[in-house]
Amino acid sequence: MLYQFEFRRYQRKFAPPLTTNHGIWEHRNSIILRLTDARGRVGWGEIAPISWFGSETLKQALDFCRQLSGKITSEAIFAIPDDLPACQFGFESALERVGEKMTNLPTLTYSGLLPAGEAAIHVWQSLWEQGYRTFKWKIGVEAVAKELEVFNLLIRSLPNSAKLRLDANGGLSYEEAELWLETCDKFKAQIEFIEQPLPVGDLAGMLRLSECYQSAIALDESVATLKQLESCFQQGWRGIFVIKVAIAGSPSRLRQFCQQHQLDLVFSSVFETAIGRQAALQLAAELSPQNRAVGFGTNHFFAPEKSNWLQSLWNEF
Ligand SMILES: O=C(O)CCC(=O)C1=CC=C[C@@H](O)[C@@H]1C(=O)O
Ligand SMILES: [Mg+2]
Repeated sequence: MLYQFEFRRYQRKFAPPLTTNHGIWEHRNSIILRLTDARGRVGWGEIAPISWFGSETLKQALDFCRQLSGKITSEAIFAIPDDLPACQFGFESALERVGEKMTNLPTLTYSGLLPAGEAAIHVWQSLWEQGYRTFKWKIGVEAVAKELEVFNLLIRSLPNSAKLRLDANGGLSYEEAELWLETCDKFKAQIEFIEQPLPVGDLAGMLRLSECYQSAIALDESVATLKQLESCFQQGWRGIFVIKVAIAGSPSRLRQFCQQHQLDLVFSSVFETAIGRQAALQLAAELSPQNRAVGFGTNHFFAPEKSNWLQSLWNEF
């Protein structure tokens, strides 16, 4: 089946910029795409790469879109190479939605992302009032002694019923990870997990840590693409897998892998727009364990989107 294909670049400003161990992130750039079939039915998709996470770069995704010169078949969509996982997601989710109405989002429990550093102590309350009961805080940004100090203030200010996730983005040394896990073991009831404590290359270290401490460890950057997910599973990881659907690759192959194995999954945003989010959350609703909030409480990192943002994007050319 042949589809007409159009795409537009889209950019949103983080307000304030997002600080993680990877650095400071000022703008979220992605590609919005539209497939149209022979009967004029339309399907929208989003390509939202994060190259430092292991997906293709935005330039590689744009080059791929440009060389299609305005048309693509469903066979070609399922043949998009594995080194373009964000393109696989964007095109395949658009294909799945040709002619479909945007259905309302499934009811899920969301985790609210807190800003790194001390700001977290002043932000969690407004998210709590919006109904969040799970929060994620970035560590590995400032010196570990300073962050442990802030952690002690944060964990004591949170209600006992709140759950806290810590995300190091691979920025801790083995000793710092041990220090954090010892600390978390003292707050077992409130700490849900530590995400990617060690760099991607040190799966052995994270396997060892998961044997020595009670607090759970989640892999994120280590399992960013479906290929990496399968590899960590084959190397014995049975802890938590963070799934960033929009950069993992083909949604149908991801669904197949997750349904084949009983995995402990946490679905996570890549700061996509409502288009990518809709597709990612539909998969999360199918595959997310009941007891895991989805990491899509991120909209407050952007200025609110204009309701007609998609039309104005599409008509601006
Ligand atoms: O997972 C969440 O709760 C929100 C999304 C999130 O934390 C991230 C999205 C993309 C890149 C990173 O900054 C960060 C992460 O590492 O998980
Ligand atoms: Mg993470």
